[in-house]
Amino acid sequence: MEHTEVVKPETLDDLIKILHKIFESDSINVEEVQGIMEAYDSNPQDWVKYAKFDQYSTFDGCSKKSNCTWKNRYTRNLVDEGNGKFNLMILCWGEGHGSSIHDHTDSHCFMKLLQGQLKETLFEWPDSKSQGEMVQKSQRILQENKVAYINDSIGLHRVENGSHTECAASLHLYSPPFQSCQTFDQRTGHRNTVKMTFWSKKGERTPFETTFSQENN
Ligand SMILES: N[C@@H](CS(=O)O)C(=O)O
Ligand SMILES: [Fe+2]
Repeated sequence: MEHTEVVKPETLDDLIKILHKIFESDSINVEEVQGIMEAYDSNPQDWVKYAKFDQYSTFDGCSKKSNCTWKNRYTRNLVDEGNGKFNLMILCWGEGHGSSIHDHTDSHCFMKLLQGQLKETLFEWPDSKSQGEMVQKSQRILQENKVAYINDSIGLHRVENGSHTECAASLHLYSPPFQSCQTFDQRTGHRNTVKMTFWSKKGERTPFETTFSQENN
């Protein structure tokens, strides 16, 4: 396979195989990863088995308008451990779910919309000397199949499903993998370190763990 050529992954499994190949190399080409993730056309049949949520409904039930029953916070569901080079996961966002403002622990973060719409708001790192409202840099709506990229030098972000009627699902790739990050209070810039856990791994519920993200701002 030519390195510069973007092959089209037909399935999620196909995408995972290609990602394994790409990540054999020690240097990451952000455009290449973004391109290959974008080239995969989201097909719920490929990924619904990973899309677990924390209430008594199925993703199918949830995809019907006005029938979204994902409660509480978004769930993080591990799909693949990328031979130790990356973590690939599906995040399930119920109506109105959102993350706290957070960093990405010096990793690359790719985020592809599998279903629905998500709003991403970028923030500047707070000035450690002064307290006060955090500075918002930009905001965008991510559409289905599009891939956003962020790392700590770009800034911090918050992701939200603003819809009152529909769930959203996103595919996240983090390299290298990380298990904790910092969250920030929008009004003061104060930070907290939080442990990030998985709601499920490879389609199996992982009990006794709670999902990252708290109700702090
Ligand atoms: N980075 C967050 C999701 S997001 O809001 O970008 C996480 O891994 O839980
Ligand atoms: Fe994030």
